[in-house]
Amino acid sequence: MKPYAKYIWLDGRILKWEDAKIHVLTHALHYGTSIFEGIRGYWNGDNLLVFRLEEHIDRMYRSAKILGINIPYTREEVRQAVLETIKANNFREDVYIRPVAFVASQTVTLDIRNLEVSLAVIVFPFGKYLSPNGIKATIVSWRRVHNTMLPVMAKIGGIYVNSVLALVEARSRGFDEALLMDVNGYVVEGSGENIFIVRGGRLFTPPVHESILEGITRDTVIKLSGDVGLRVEEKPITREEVYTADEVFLVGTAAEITPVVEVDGRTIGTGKPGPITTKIAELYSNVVRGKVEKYLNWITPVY
Ligand SMILES: CCC[C@H](NCc1c(COP(=O)(O)O)cnc(C)c1O)C(=O)O
Repeated sequence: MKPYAKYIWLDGRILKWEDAKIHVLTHALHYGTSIFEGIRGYWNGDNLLVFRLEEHIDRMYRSAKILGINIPYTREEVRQAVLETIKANNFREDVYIRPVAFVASQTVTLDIRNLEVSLAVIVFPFGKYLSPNGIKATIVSWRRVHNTMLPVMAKIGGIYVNSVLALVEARSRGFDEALLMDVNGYVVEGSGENIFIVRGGRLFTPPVHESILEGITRDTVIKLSGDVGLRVEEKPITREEVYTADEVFLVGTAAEITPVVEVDGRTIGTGKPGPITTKIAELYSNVVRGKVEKYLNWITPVY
């Protein structure tokens, strides 16, 4: 397999891609005991701008606390590791940044309290994750894990089997993305995104206590909504509200702002990206590339 990058940061060292290896008895490989982040860096022609790096690092530490592992580096060391990894590879294009902290001890015990934790940072070139012109989604049979069963507010590796099963079901049925209901039948998330709907000129998204990841892009859209003359209302969303929405869009670091133009064969609105979705997507694209003065505090330039 062709490496996606020359260098990777692992436990304080910049290693060549082919040398960044772990043992097959690594705890996280067996039990999903890792926490990770997905962060984007945008090339704006003369610098690479990491978007909301601080918020992602903060969530990493929240995820670690929820799982009960200790990241053996300070926030500043993690921040520097991200910037160093990008610089070591001298990336001058859009990139995806994947920090992952994982239980590294070679043991099969389930008691992780005194086990070692490693940190890796992998960065690679990354373009569009889903089509910005609109995707077709389906509500899958796998439910979103309820937060009384697994702490879905944390980005824990093992929980992503839920997302894998959902996306594979959707794709094998010819759809681009999965929408998941929670145990109560509300539509709560995509396999890797938060969901927003527009109905009657109002913008809705499920509340954080509805078994969703506390998305940073979700937070960005909530903060940007005022700029497009709307206020986001947080409420559980039913299947029927999705089907009869004027607009539906999915948001995430990878997905950015992705319009959903069809759900289970029902056309959403005109079947094209709606006006509010388009306005938010355009504003988001300008914000992440450092073109909107008032949001420059969300940008970390690399070079
Ligand atoms: C495979 C996971 C990819 C990852 N998904 C992010 C993600 C989001 C959106 O969160 P944020 O806006 O903070 O990114 C919501 N919900 C889930 C289940 C996610 O995996 C991403 O990088 O977008």
